[in-house]
Amino acid sequence: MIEISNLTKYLNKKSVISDVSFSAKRQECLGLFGLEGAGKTTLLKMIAGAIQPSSGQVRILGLDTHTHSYHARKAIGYQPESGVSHPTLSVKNLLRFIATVRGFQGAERRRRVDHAASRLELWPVLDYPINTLPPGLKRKVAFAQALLHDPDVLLLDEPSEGLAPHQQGKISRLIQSLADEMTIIVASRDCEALAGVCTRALVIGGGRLLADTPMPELQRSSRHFRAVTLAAESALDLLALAVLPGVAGIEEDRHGPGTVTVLAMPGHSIYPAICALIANRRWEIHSLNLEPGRLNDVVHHLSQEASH
Ligand SMILES: Nc1ncnc2c1ncn2[C@@H]1O[C@H](COP(=O)(O)OP(=O)(O)OP(=O)(O)O)[C@@H](O)[C@H]1O
Repeated sequence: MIEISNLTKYLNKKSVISDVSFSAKRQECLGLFGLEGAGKTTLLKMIAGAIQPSSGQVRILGLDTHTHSYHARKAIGYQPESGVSHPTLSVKNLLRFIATVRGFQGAERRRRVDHAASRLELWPVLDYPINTLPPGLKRKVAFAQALLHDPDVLLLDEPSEGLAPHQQGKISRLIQSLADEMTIIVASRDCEALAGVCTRALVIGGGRLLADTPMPELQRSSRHFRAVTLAAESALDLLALAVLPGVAGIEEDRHGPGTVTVLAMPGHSIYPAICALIANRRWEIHSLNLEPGRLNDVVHHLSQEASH
C-alpha cells in the first residue's frame, strides 16, 4: 500500500529527512513518533505529495507519487498540522468545496459531507467560519476533509492536539475504527496517547528512522515495562520490596513522597509477589498500578542516544 524508499529532504541546505525507508500494508496503523523538530511533519508532507523529496521515492498503491501524482493523490487523505486552506469559509462550505474538488456532486456530495461531519461530531459548528474555531476543532475540520473521499491511505499530523481528554479518546477510537478500511500513519509527539491505537511504531529523530517495530515490542523495551507503582500513606520497607524475586530496582518519586516504582527484570512478573507482601505486612496502599511501559521515555531515550 505504502512503500517509502531512501527518502531524503534538504531544506535550506540542511538535511531534515535522511534516507528513510519503510512500507505499510492495508489495515496497519503506524504511529510516527519523535520529539519536536524530529522531522515528522516533513516526512508526512512528502508522503502526501505536498512537497517533493530531494531524493528517494514514495509509492502509494504501486504508483510513484512524483510521476503519477494525480492518481496517487486520489488515494491519499491528509490532515496537515497547520490546518486547512481557506480558513474564512464556514465548516460546511469548506467540506463542500473539498468534496467538489474530489469530484463529488449533488446528493453524493451531500452524503459525503454529512458523513464526515458526523464522524468528527462537527454538527454544532457547521455554519461557523473555521478561523473562529478553537485549535482542537480546527484539527477536527482538517481531519474531516481528509476523510471525504474514503482514501486508501490516511495521513494524520497531531490529530488530537488542542482537544480535551475525552475528545482525544473519541479521536483515538475513530482512528482505530478507520484502520479496518485503510492504511493510517499518525504523527505525534505523544506516543503514550496512541499506544492502544497504533499497531506499529516508527520513531524518528534528527530526520532518521530510529526504530520500526510493533507497538508491543516498543512497550517491552521500556525499563518500566511491567513495573509496579505503589503509593502509601507512610514510608514503605524498600528493602523488603527490593529482595522480592524478579525485582530489578526501585525508583522513589521525588515529587510524591511515599510513591515508589518497583522495576521488573525482563521476563518477570513481580505484581503477585508485591500484592502478597502488601497483604502480609498490612501496608495501607492508596494506589497500586501495573505499568504498561513508559513509551514517551523510550522515544526520548532513542532520540537522545541518536543525537550523541
Ligand atoms: N521550511 C523550512 N526550512 C528550513 N527548515 C525547516 C523548514 N521546515 C522545517 N524545518 C526544520 O526541519 C526540522 C523538522 O521539522 P518538522 O516540522 O518536520 O518536525 P516535527 O517532528 O514535525 O516537529 P513538531 O513535533 O514540532 O511538529 C526542524 O529542525 C525544522 O526546524
